[in-house]
Amino acid sequence: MSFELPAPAKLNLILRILGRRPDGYHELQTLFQLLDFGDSLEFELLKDAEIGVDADNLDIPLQDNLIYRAARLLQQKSGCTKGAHIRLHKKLPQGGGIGGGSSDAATALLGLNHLWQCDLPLGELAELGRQLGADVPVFVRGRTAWAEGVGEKLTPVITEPRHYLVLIPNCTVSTAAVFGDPRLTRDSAAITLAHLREGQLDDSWLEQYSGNDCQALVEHLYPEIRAAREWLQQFARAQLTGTGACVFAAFESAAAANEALAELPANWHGFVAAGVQQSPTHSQLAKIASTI
Ligand SMILES: C[C@](O)(CO)[C@H](O)COP(=O)(O)OP(=O)(O)OC[C@H]1O[C@@H](n2ccc(N)nc2=O)[C@H](O)[C@@H]1O
Ligand SMILES: Nc1ncnc2c1ncn2[C@@H]1O[C@H](COP(=O)(O)OP(=O)(O)OP(=O)(O)O)[C@@H](O)[C@H]1O
Repeated sequence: MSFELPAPAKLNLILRILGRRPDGYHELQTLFQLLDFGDSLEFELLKDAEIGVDADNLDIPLQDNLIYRAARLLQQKSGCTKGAHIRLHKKLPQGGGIGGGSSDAATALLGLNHLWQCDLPLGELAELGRQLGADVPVFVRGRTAWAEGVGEKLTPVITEPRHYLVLIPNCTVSTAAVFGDPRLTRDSAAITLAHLREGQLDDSWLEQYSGNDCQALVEHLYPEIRAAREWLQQFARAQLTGTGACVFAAFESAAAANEALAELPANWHGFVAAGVQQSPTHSQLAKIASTI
């Protein structure tokens, strides 16, 4: 059996850091917006327990690849003795703050759960994902969501349909280094979603709270990220996602976002993507499951 699944990117439309926990991780509040753009993974069943991963443009030792780690974790948890060969088509930048590695790990868990017929429920897969990284559970659950804790307490929300222009500055930001920097703002007040009707977020609420507590520090450390955000700011309000390096702005239509993209200075990189409420991994998985 073989099939292919997407591994979409995310943006943090809001990122507030509330404090540091005794284990060193930070308590966050963040609004995860899933996108219709990302990597893709091809799965092929192997009869023995071997796990192989081939990846274009990705120079990471096999044991460190989050796809390989996700596969081994699922084998341990489920007792499965089958294996898989996984080919990764990489489009998302590493250390970009758009969740590339985390999304690959989540797609690996979802795809292998199907390939090996482990039938673990989403809650258990999300818990395995949490062991791989704070951003993995939202991709496993597959809904645009408000997140608390370290990112694992998820409440699905509905965002306004928007297209995003995402710029990829030519640098890689280490999430651990940003969270470990004493200059990071880590005392934001908690906000609440209590007033929202049926999880529908409106633009005025988003405008009031959008922002990213990592932005000032990251722009201080990487002037090229500030330059990218300031360039984008001529079109719409622009902001850092995660711990960077990517910055983004929202547009009413794909055409408006593409017009701005067309003006990108030479040797700068970016892409346009639509915000989605449900992960394309889940819709594709449902299609594959229904054809068997
Ligand atoms: C900044 C965000 O991208 C927002 O979506 C995420 O919180 C980061 O998630 P991630 O890349 O999956 O992060 P992980 O791989 O779990 O952690 C990388 C490092 O970032 C720090 N870290 C991460 C998440 C968090 N809530 N507090 C932290 O202090 C820890 O030092 C950790 O060693
Ligand atoms: N399959 C993978 N794809 C990308 N990075 C991987 C993968 N496996 C392991 N990694 C490692 O994980 C690190 C973080 O990768 P990722 O692309 O998720 O960063 P990020 O975009 O900053 O994510 P986040 O928004 O979750 O902080 C990379 O520096 C890389 O060394």
